[in-house]
Amino acid sequence: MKLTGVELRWIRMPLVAPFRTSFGTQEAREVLLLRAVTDEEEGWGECVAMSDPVYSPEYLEGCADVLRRFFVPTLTALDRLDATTVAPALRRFHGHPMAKGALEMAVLDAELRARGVPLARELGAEHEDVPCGVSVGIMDSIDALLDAVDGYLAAGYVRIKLKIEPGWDVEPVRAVRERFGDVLLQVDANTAYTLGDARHLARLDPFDLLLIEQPLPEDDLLGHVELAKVLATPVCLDESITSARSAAAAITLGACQIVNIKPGRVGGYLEARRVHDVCAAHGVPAWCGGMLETGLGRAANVALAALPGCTLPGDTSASDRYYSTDITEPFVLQDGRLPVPTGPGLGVRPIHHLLAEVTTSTEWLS
Ligand SMILES: CC(=O)N[C@@H](Cc1ccc2ccccc2c1)C(=O)O
Ligand SMILES: [Mg+2]
Repeated sequence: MKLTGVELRWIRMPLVAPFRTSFGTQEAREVLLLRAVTDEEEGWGECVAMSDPVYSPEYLEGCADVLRRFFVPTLTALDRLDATTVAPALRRFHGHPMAKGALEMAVLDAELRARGVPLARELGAEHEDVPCGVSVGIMDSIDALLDAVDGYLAAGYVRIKLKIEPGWDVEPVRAVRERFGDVLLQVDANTAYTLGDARHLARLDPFDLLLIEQPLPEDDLLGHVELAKVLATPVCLDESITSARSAAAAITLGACQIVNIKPGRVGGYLEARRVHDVCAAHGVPAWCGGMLETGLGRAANVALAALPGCTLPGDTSASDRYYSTDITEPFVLQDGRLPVPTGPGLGVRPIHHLLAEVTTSTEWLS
């Protein structure tokens, strides 16, 4: 294929409810979408970076800039490319996995559409639907939390993940355990603790959590090694895992016993497959994380979640967990599961008038 150019599209989607984590509260999701135009097909990519660099170093306008100045011109200069040539072509540029991953995703979608191959098949998915968990934000009160969890369990979610931070951890977990019994339950700290909190975090051990996700800063691998020695609850890493190589290092060091795989965080779906393979080779459970994607990223994440090594329910929630109207056909939970798209490429496309309603800006890069 030859890449003619890429349309950047800024969209803004209000959240159905504020989503609070240890790094702040989100009321709306600003997303940078990429439409890759090639000589054969078009493809869509979704950049999962937030507006502000509060989850990881990338942020939306920084991604637009690095795509505009470095990544898209590098690829349009190539006589031919396919998805497997994107990462090598961009390797001389350090970092920016979310921007790189979005561009690779758009090229991959175009390539697979041209070949008539579903992403799930390309990645090696083995299931036709996947069990879905849900991520529950920090709330104003325990009662509000219990109401939210009750609603998600009624909707069919098979696993509950609670966002925690210092001052909102043991009590919410205890309350959910006492009210909902042995529901599958895990927590996510988004780097909010330090190794000095180890004894406090050990107070979560009696509640039989599946895992505690990213308790310490993303660069504190050795801290997680020490923490994992004193916690009964398995440690899962998210922000720390930036590539298959970093997954191998974290697992070998004993920094984590479970891995949250996020394609945007590791540089794309092809690297996400490699992270999956590293976890499977080490017998380490993996699951597909979420970044409040639109139906485009959601379609690709569900395909990833259908890989054999994704043995725990992921944060592949239904569209209505975050948005009243998605830009694609909505993903609707059926008995706690989402169907893996079967069409070529992502298997979904934006619905033109819905995309127009949330579009705030576009820019053509070639
Ligand atoms: C589903 C889930 O918890 N995702 C991230 C955190 C997160 C939370 C809030 C977000 C708001 C806007 C964009 C990305 C976001 C990511 C996580 O697992 O750590
Ligand atoms: Mg996380």
